[in-house]
Amino acid sequence: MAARGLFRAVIMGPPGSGKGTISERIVKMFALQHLSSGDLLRHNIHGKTEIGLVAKSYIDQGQLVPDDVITKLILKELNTMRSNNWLLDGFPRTVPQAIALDEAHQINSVIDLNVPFQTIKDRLTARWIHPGSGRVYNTEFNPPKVSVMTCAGRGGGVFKFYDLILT
Ligand SMILES: Nc1nc2c(ncn2[C@@H]2O[C@H](COP(=O)(O)OP(=O)(O)O)[C@@H](O)[C@H]2O)c(=O)[nH]1
Ligand SMILES: Nc1ncnc2c1ncn2[C@@H]1O[C@H](COP(=O)(O)OP(=O)(O)O)[C@@H](O)[C@H]1O
Repeated sequence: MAARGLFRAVIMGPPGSGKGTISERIVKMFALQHLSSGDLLRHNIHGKTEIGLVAKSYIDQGQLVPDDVITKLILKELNTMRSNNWLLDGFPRTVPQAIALDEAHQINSVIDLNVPFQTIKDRLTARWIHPGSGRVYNTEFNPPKVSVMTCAGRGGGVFKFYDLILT
């Protein structure tokens, strides 16, 4: 299905290759809408949707979410972005996902991040995520401004916690 005049791109690469970080810059620079499969899954998990509950059971075990589940979720979301230029991040990750995407949309550009395994290992060791916002940092490449902060706890109390969680 070709969407005339619209720009559709995919960014691919292994976990830790920098998809999220680079996507953030590309979408700002070229005014694209960013759709990240990981963010969408986390949003569903947070909202305790049916798909979120299924996805959580796989993610908690370090497995990929089944192709049919993630494909349905992403294609449904892309349907709401019919008139947008977009950058898809984290999907497709398997051949069946790539075939499903190819059948549904014409992709103009694919960015494949080719990063050496050792570099990925080093980056992931230094990767930190702010749990509240999902922002990704790197203690060497892109350090956060604040490492410890105070905030209101769930029970209304105030407690001090480390702002970032190592992934
Ligand atoms: N040194 C360096 N670190 C990077 C670069 N891009 C991303 N990172 C860091 O590498 C880690 C993984 O990046 P992320 O965007 O989460 O990768 P993703 O899993 O592919 O989405 C994070 O800590 C980033 O801050 C880069 O170009 N250079
Ligand atoms: N296209 C996909 N197919 C299957 N599972 C996915 C897909 N995208 C994301 N997931 C699941 O969500 C998790 C988090 O994804 P993501 O935020 O992209 O992190 P990372 O790229 O660092 O693994 C993955 O480990 C995987 O279990």
